[in-house]
Amino acid sequence: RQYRVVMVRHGESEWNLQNLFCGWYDAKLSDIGREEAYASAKMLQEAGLEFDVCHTSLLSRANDTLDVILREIGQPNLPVYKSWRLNERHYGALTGFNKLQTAQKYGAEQVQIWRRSYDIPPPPIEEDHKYYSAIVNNPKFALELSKDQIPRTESLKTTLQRVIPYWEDVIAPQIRQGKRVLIVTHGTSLRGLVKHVQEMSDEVIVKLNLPNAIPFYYDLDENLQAIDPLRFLAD
Ligand SMILES: CC(=O)Oc1ccccc1S(=O)(=O)Nc1cc2c(c(O)c1O)C(=O)c1ccccc1C2=O
Repeated sequence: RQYRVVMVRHGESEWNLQNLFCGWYDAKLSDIGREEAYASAKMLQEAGLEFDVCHTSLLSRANDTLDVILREIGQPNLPVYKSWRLNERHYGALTGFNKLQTAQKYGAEQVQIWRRSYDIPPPPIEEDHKYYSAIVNNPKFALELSKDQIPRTESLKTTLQRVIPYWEDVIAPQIRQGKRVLIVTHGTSLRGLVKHVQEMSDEVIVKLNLPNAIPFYYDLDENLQAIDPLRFLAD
């Protein structure tokens, strides 16, 4: 193998617990989520994995998962890169909705269409939405984005279109320099990275659901393409 990259989806958030669309809302890790983060650190330690640099989003559930991991693997001072580009997909007006509310408001058929679609975004979040202000006024996003640059909704396609350039422009050069990279982020942004290095079809990637806080890794060839399909660290 030429290179290895390790990826982890954040631990369960308080909104995952209630099966709410979370997206860009900054939900915290649940108690279970913190336990999961701790367990993922132990899996990384068991596997003897060490890192030179790590990447995460601007959302607390990923940042806090990473903090637990770095502390537990004994690398608390690892350089950390944070970017909006690794944020979870933005679910627009569906933010904060559960399954029932979504079906009640938009109908089961529309849900099925959205669920399977690659480039149909949910309706945008509007100013009168309960969570509009919490998202648009989040000071963490202001580090990189002006208010009108903050998306109001995202399709899977537009999400991948902002994730992949981050891989190409920031992460890939570090891997080519021989840096051991850890990425702790979200389900949909990870799907973007998986699709990019493993050449997955749109149909398959739409169905891929990554478990919370189970690290997985790729061995990459000289073109940073996966030599084998993703492998989870058995716990
Ligand atoms: C497992 C679960 O309860 O998922 C939820 C959670 C909240 C609302 C709806 C559901 S659901 O049961 O209809 N399943 C469900 C529903 C959806 C999605 C999805 O991946 C999914 O699994 C999407 O990706 C998705 C993406 C963009 C707009 C709507 C949906 C959507 O409506």
